[in-house]
Amino acid sequence: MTNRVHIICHPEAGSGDGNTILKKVHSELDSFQMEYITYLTDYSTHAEVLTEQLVNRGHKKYQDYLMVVGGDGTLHEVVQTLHKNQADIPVTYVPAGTGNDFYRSWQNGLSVRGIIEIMLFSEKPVSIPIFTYNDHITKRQGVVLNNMGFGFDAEVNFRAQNLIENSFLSKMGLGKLSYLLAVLLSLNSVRHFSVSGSIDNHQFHYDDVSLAGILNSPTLGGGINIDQLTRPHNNEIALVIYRDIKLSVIFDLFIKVLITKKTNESDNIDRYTGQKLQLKITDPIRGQLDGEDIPQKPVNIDLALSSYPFYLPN
Ligand SMILES: Nc1ncnc2c1ncn2[C@@H]1O[C@H](COP(=O)(O)OP(=O)(O)OP(=O)(O)O)[C@@H](O)[C@H]1O
Repeated sequence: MTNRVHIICHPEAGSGDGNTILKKVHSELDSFQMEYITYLTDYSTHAEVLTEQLVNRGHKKYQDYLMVVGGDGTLHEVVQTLHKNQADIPVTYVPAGTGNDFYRSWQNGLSVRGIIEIMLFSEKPVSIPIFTYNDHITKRQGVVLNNMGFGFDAEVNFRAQNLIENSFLSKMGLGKLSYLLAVLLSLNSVRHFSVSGSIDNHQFHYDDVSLAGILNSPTLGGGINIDQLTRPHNNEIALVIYRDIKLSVIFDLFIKVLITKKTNESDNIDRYTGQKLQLKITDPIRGQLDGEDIPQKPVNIDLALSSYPFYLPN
């Protein structure tokens, strides 16, 4: 018999939306007469510690619900820790971040009440594709829920995070605009690096890449779609390579990504799909993992397709 809901919440996610949405979650759970316990994150990586404590307390045995209220970063920390502990506890996600790319892919349009109803009344959770990675440089292993990227998208992500933390945009509740502003600010510092690797049995090598994106979810940065062919249910690893990016093609790419949404018609974007990916970048390059910054370093990483259970619409 399932009884309580354990809520891990980042109260400052989405420039303070976490707190507001948590109150809404509490009032909806009250209306279903559900008991809940809330754990607030006080610092970065605290969600990992809280999840580890829940797993060690035998959360699995009690079959309680586990809910995350926050942004993609907090969701990532929770699922990463569950996966590391081989605890297949189904997760319910209530978005409260700036980007909410997981929500856009899997729950788009659902209200807080709708999300809770799915958790309470679904016959069983839905297993969705995620990726596992093994980073040979940092020796870190983990999961990718939405996407991982190196180069331009990571620069944009890094700048956007700084804008959200430090600028008037977040104070005015315009955090989402930060991503577009960050795209514009990053255009004059586009990096060019070589990328090699293999996807399934296909080898590739590029001398002039500006963005290497490993996609599960089609959007990053709160809805910027760098590859129109990636769909959440594709059940494959998609690698997109933005290559040979010169000033003369930037305007065309800008239109195809942001306006016409036809990246597949660009001569400067290559796309591969498969179940296993190996990626190497010898130059130190900035990365992002589910919207969290990976500081500049060379890349030597293996990824494989995996899955994780969530309460989601069928
Ligand atoms: N109390 C806290 N203080 C500082 N950082 C925190 C705190 N709680 C969590 N974090 C860190 O903040 C990072 C970002 O949080 P989160 O993803 O929840 O919100 P967001 O960045 O607003 O949303 P999104 O990732 O969807 O844009 C997380 O990776 C987490 O490690």
